[in-house]
Amino acid sequence: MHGAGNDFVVLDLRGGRPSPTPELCRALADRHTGVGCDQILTLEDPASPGAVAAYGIWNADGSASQQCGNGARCVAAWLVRDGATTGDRFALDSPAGRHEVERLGADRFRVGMGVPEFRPERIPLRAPGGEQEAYVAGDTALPPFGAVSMGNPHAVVEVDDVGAAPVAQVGAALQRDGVFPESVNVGFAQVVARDRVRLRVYERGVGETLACGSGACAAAVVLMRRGRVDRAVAIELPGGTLDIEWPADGASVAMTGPAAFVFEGEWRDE
Ligand SMILES: N[C@@H](CCC[C@H](N)C(=O)O)C(=O)O
Repeated sequence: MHGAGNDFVVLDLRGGRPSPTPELCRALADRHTGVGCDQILTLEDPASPGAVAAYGIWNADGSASQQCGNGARCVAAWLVRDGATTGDRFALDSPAGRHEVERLGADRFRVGMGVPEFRPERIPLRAPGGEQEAYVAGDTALPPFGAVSMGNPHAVVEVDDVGAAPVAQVGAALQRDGVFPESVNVGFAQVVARDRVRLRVYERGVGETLACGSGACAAAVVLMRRGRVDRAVAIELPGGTLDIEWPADGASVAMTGPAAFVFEGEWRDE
């Protein structure tokens, strides 16, 4: 499946089937010898009363994550197609907590992504504030960035021209730098208008992606707190556009976007 180009292998493990090992995740995600994907999503039995299902998230390098915005929409689309839910509003459990989901059309979903967390120790970020000045890490000059947890850690760098941004170089340097002890997803955001932002994301455990849902939320809330954009903003990623709303500080962020099926198959572990 994919959500705005962020692609997934979805494993239906409901009924108590075991989670994939990191080795299996890496094998599935390999774009030459496997299926190829940014993340593996595992569909699991619900963790909280009233939820339709739960899901787990593994990056292409086999590491686990807590949050995946594009993945949440794909899991929702799977469950609707499956008949696991017939209503247009339902709840899903992720490692980051419960998400309220609204189906807006055949392949379009709005997901409650939770309240952003700016306290450094909760991101986690080893720095006194969520806004960080420029500094040099090893041989790389790091630009100023804002930091936030959307359930997973994000750094947001504002740039004048996202097409020319040093995404891989600065993204990898920030991930290596010990300031984010659990590594970080790094977004490069260009404000085009008060309701429009262009974004590229260098993801933890993956590299540059075509889209990152939690990264779109992170960029939106960092820019909203700075007063750079309105409380509802279209985030244009290389693979598509996500609509992000954050009505007020302390409120939950809503993310709206597409979810698509690509193909189904059977993995033979030979
Ligand atoms: N693509 C995702 C985020 C996936 C997890 C991330 N790489 C991490 O390690 O936190 C999204 O759409 O949010």
